Amino acid sequence: MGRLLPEAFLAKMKRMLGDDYPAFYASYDDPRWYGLRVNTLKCSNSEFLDLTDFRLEPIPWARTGYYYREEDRPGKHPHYHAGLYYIQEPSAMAPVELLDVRPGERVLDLCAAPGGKTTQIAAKLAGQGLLVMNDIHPDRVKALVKNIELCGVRNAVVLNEQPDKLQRPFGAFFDKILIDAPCSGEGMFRKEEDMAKAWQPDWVTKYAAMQRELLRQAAVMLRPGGRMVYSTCTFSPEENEAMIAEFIEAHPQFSVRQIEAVNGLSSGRSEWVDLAADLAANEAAERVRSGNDEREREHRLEGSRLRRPGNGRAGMPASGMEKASAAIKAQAIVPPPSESGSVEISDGAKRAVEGTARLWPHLLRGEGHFVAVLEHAATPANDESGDAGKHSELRSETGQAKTEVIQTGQETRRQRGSETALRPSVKQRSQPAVDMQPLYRFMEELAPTVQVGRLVLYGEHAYAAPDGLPDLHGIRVIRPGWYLGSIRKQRFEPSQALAMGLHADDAVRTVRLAARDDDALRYLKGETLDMAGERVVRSDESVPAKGYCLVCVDGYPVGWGKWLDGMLKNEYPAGWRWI
Ligand SMILES: C[S@@+](CC[C@H](N)C(=O)[O-])C[C@H]1O[C@@H](n2cnc3c(N)ncnc32)[C@H](O)[C@@H]1O
Repeated sequence: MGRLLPEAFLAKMKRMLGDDYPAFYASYDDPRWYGLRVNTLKCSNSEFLDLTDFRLEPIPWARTGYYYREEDRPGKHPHYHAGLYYIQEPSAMAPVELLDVRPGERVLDLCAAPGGKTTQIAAKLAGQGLLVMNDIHPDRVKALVKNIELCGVRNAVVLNEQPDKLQRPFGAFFDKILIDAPCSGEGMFRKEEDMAKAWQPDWVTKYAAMQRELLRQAAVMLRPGGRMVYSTCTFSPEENEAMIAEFIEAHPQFSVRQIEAVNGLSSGRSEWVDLAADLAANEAAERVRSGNDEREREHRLEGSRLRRPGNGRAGMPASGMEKASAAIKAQAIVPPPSESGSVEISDGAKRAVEGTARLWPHLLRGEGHFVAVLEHAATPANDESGDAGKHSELRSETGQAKTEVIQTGQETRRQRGSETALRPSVKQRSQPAVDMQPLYRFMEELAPTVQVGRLVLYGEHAYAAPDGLPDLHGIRVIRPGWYLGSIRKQRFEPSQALAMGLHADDAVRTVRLAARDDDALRYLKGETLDMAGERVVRSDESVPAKGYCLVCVDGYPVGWGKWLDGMLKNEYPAGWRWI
């Protein structure tokens, strides 16, 4: 595969790695490593190991991570549909391990989609505390929502917002923040050959500009004493060591916490900060040179077009206008030189990056990652946030179970369909317009021990909002909490997310299927099942067999069914089915 890699990339890696380069290059001919992470919101490591037939080996840097063999195909297994694990590239599991999330904390995942690391954070929170997930890309947010539902995450809010807009509600709010930054993706080349083909040397500069902004924006939202992890899946020092050195230089209230170089992890290298400056300068010179060439080429092209009669508007040919506008757009994300790489970096900041970590594909069994752990000083020294501490009292703002209902006004046009945007524009804490009784009745009858806490209604959709959330007025909220279902015409329809957030023992009426039985597969394919009433498991005899049942595979919920007269009607959503 090495020969498919861009030459400019290889030349850069050679300069960076020196004697290590041959081993790095040779790693492209090694097989890929496949990983899954046990979802401890559903089951413990040992419960999963007892249940599964996959041949697994522990991933040394991730407590719940395992290598699997490609032929075991865990993406095609009923246990995947039960959310018992998440398929995740092994080195991508390191950043969240280093974020050191504890149950009860407030955590922000700023670039969360499609959800690998965020579901790992959710598992570490163990259902306690608050997880705010954000991503700027609307389509990727849809995948994120599906993944958190599959994993049974209950205490998360999903946003689709520009990070700088989050600073108003969330100034100095979070205990932990993850910035799994968009990057030039050089660590993905072995996994996705198309990435290697598409890669351009100037991606590094463009992504570095975004990363610089994301770090700056995130820093404002971390509480004094909090911890932030910055990670990428790329190798370029401009996006890694140099980015962190520059951040530390500009934010004296932060320090780099040393990551131990164990389990195959290597330390970041201070000399790569200077190398990055050199590479950035070369890249900028190259850009100017190719820009000049391009302008000259266009100039000649336009000249020849303009000489032809009837071509172009107002003397400018259409293609020239399009190219000009594309060039302007491209420039918009390249920062001016004073903001990129030309900041004077002190020796102290350079030395600090030796505390960061590299996961190299030639030194461990993973595709590659960079991780930096950044800690905010415990006192708000040199604090940038005008809102520091403003929301700390919100931690205890808890509504009584099933009593405090926040309704927002009418459903917006964009809201229809489960993954579309919700705008919390109007809030009323009095007299809900939608009668909540059908929801209360359903929960009391089917899952009487489950406390859903503070309810939020968007139109007819009901959510259980996590505690401690500040006012999100003006923020694009995709999910204000655990989606419970909808109330239409005095009837409650439970959501798939509700089923996935429950445990089998929560429900008084269940149908228990085994992964190896045909019925499990038929259910996951959306088929109606013939089923004698005795197969409906009821918590006691007073519970009728008729009605909604929580369908479980090997004891773990996969969705809803409705039992009536010897049949289990399938309520498994079309978009989730086994194909
Ligand atoms: C490396 S991916 C994140 C992967 C994710 N953490 C996971 O583990 O599944 C980077 C993400 O950043 C998002 N992104 C890019 N620019 C952003 C911005 N300015 N603010 C928030 N998210 C952004 C992209 O849409 C992309 O989903």
